[in-house]
Amino acid sequence: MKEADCYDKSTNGVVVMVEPYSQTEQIQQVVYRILDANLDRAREGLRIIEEWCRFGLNNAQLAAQCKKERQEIAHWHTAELRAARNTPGDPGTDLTHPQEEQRTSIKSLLQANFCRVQEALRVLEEYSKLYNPNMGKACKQMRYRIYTLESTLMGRHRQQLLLRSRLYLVTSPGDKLLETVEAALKGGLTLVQYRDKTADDTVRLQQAKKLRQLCHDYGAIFLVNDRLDLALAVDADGVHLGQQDLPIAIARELLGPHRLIGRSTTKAAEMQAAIAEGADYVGVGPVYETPTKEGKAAAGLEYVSYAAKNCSIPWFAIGGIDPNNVNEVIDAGANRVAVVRSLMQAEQPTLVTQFFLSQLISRMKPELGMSYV
Ligand SMILES: Cc1ncc(COP(=O)(O)OP(=O)(O)O)c(N)n1
Ligand SMILES: Cc1nc(C(=O)O)sc1CCOP(=O)(O)O
Ligand SMILES: [Mg+2]
Repeated sequence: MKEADCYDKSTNGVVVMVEPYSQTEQIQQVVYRILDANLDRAREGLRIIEEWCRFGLNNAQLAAQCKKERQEIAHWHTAELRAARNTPGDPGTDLTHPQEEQRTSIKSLLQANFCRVQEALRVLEEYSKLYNPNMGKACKQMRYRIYTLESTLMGRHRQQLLLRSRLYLVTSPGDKLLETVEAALKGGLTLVQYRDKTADDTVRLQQAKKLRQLCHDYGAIFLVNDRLDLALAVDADGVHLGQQDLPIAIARELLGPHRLIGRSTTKAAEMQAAIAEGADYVGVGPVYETPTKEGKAAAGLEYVSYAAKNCSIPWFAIGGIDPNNVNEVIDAGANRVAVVRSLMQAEQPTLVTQFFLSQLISRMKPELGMSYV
């Protein structure tokens, strides 16, 4: 083969291969380059995920798991594969997607890197069949372990965000639904529940999809009230269930271990049952009677004080809470509150969100009842 035959315009004239390599050897070198590049991609993606496990989640076990996977990748990254590297001749090094340049949240950064690792492992799985079938099998096993790691890590990420969330917006229907939620997100809101007791399912589905996207763009948790099917359909972060809704055990079975389940409670026995059944958080209320939940008697500030002393999971005081009485609720022991009208009917939801958050954060008390803080 003459040198000119190997001229490749896409590499700006960098000669890929010259004599004395046979065609078989040339293909082998290409396979080696693919394996080398994808071993690097998988390792780099894992390192990015590992840093979040270590510094973001403080989770030594998850960080160690990432490290172990990186070591396995290093084991397969042999000298002959590294020797095939030809970075200047790689037309793919300049190719980036606009989304790679900008991530809107830790969640999207993590998801993008999980995707990168899984794609790289899939490529390795296929091409290593031409190199070392055992490596192919190992990459397949690793890809499954990475799927499990992703769902565990995303679950932890949700839990952590829930723990940090001080204000919870439960939506009500209206023309300005998305606009209002976005304004509150701009004010620092990190937890949203879609609640619409009357709309058709077609409308609910459409709205829930849009809200989920919006919340995730802002790095906030998105939950669906009552409807497990809708939560699953839009890939929500979980559901909120009242005493008359599905049992937590059934919801857990359908949602899996990593999505969030919230439960409404009005008294101590309901709270203790919700904790025992595995709820991730509870609603504590109604603190005051409210037209949003007409006919439900107030549980009062005494129940808020009970929660402050006895609730071992995150809890949100709810019902009739507004900027004028929120300090009374905080004084009774609440560090987290949930509201409907105060934000959905606010003229300036961003400012109201900021006000609630400033009060809740500056007057926060130690979480006596919490079992894991
Ligand atoms: C955070 C939070 N707490 C309580 C409720 C009320 O749930 P439920 O009793 O099921 O009543 P509906 O909201 O379904 O009318 C809630 N939604 N969110
Ligand atoms: C949806 C809901 N659940 C409650 C409970 O106590 O379980 S109170 C409530 C409505 C809260 O609305 P607002 O902030 O407008 O008073
Ligand atoms: Mg309900």
